Amino acid sequence: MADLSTCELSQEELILELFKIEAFKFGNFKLKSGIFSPAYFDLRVIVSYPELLPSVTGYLWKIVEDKNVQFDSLCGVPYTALPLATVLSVSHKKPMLIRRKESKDYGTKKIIEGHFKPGDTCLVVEDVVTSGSSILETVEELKKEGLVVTHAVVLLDRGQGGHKRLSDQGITLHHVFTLPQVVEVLHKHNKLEAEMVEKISLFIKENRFDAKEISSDGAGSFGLPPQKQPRKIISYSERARLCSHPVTRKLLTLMEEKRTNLTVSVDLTAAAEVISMVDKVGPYVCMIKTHVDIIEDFSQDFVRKLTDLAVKHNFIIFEDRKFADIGNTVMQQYSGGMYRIADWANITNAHTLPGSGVIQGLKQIGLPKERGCLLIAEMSSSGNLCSGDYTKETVKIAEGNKDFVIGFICQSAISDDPEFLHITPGVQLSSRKDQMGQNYVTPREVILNHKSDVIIVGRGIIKAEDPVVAAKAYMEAGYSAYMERMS
Ligand SMILES: O=c1ccn([C@@H]2O[C@H](COP(=O)(O)O)[C@@H](O)[C@H]2O)c(=O)[nH]1
Repeated sequence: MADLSTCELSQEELILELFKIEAFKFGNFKLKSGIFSPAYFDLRVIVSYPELLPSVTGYLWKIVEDKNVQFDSLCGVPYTALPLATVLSVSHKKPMLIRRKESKDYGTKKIIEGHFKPGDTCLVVEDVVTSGSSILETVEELKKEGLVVTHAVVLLDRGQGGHKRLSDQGITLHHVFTLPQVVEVLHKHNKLEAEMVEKISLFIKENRFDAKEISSDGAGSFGLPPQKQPRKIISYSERARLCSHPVTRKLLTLMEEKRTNLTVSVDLTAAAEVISMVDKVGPYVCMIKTHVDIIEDFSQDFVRKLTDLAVKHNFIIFEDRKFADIGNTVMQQYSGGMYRIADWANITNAHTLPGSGVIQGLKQIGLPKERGCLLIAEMSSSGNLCSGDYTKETVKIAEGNKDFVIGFICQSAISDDPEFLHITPGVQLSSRKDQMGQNYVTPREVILNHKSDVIIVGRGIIKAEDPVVAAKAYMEAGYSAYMERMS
């Protein structure tokens, strides 16, 4: 029989073996805390690999021994850590306790099974720690029975705040691995592509840690809770989870998935040209912006083709209609006429010049269809009047209509609310102006310096010699500026 008390493999070998049995998975996973993570650790499979158990438990024991942790019994957090606790108990002759997840409705109705005395010390054993809440649930039940818990040991600390949260409750957490350590080993052995490494490292950065609170062992705590963090420093995917509007959630999610913050403004006048251009640039955009009233042969067939492409390439449709009339009129303009914009555009926009009535009118039509509206708070054209108090009042109108207003057309950050999108037109890589007062800034300036979320590019792409090459260049410039802002 294998000696269950030893570390048979080196730590690096153990990480590679755990990867081989798919205990480490990479993709997009929802954690218990509700956060989506590119990395997931699932040690449940370990029960099918008894040859690996001695190394896992060997390292758990080693860390406890190295830190000279003293305890009378140990208890695994149900269910994944139960086999780990059992092996530790048997190989080191330490009594074990079992915590039931639910009490029986017959017999003793106990939650903690096993023999112990009030005042006995208990070590909690866990496979992975994210926020620390699973350990705390077990600690709470142990404490109710009079047990003393001051230490927990875990195979993997994801470094997302669990360490600090536990220490605030008087529990010292000891870990064998941290997530960055695992990623580093897997990358070194060509098991993880650089792109995934980057994604994980971004995730770790975003989902921790006030730098001041990072402990010497690399674990740390979240700083402010995500809801309280200003929009410009939270990732698109994190904001997606904070947003209640379905269009904002969808847009932010697909931006992170497709790694693009590019909107192409397809200002062409023939329906077939628009459709052909959208099909070409679709893979590189988060949103396609239209001005349907410049299309000479607009028809519902055009709408069908456009909406099919939105599904094919996974983008949002934004009709840049710039409504600016009284509520009763915009209601009809939005729902009726030949364009029936509300039927197919996920997003439209409005000037606030008429006051909030324009929003009330649009909302009556848009809300039941789960549409979103952007308010024009600033413009890119020389001499425009959308500035100062007008911009401030526009933000106030948005704040009063968050069920429908999802953000702004603007030139720079005008609100810290993570639910509001900031979308900026007037973007080119080289030109600074056109002949009619349009002003341009670069994608980097928009995203990094002006802290906007999305760039809108029209002629820089649709009039380029090769629109696909241009779309890729703008996508790359916009997204790398976002990554730089997050780093
Ligand atoms: O302030 C604004 C508001 C909207 N736009 C629109 O964006 C595009 C920009 O096109 P380019 O060819 O990139 O100049 C266009 O559809 C405008 O109507 C804007 O430019 N500025």
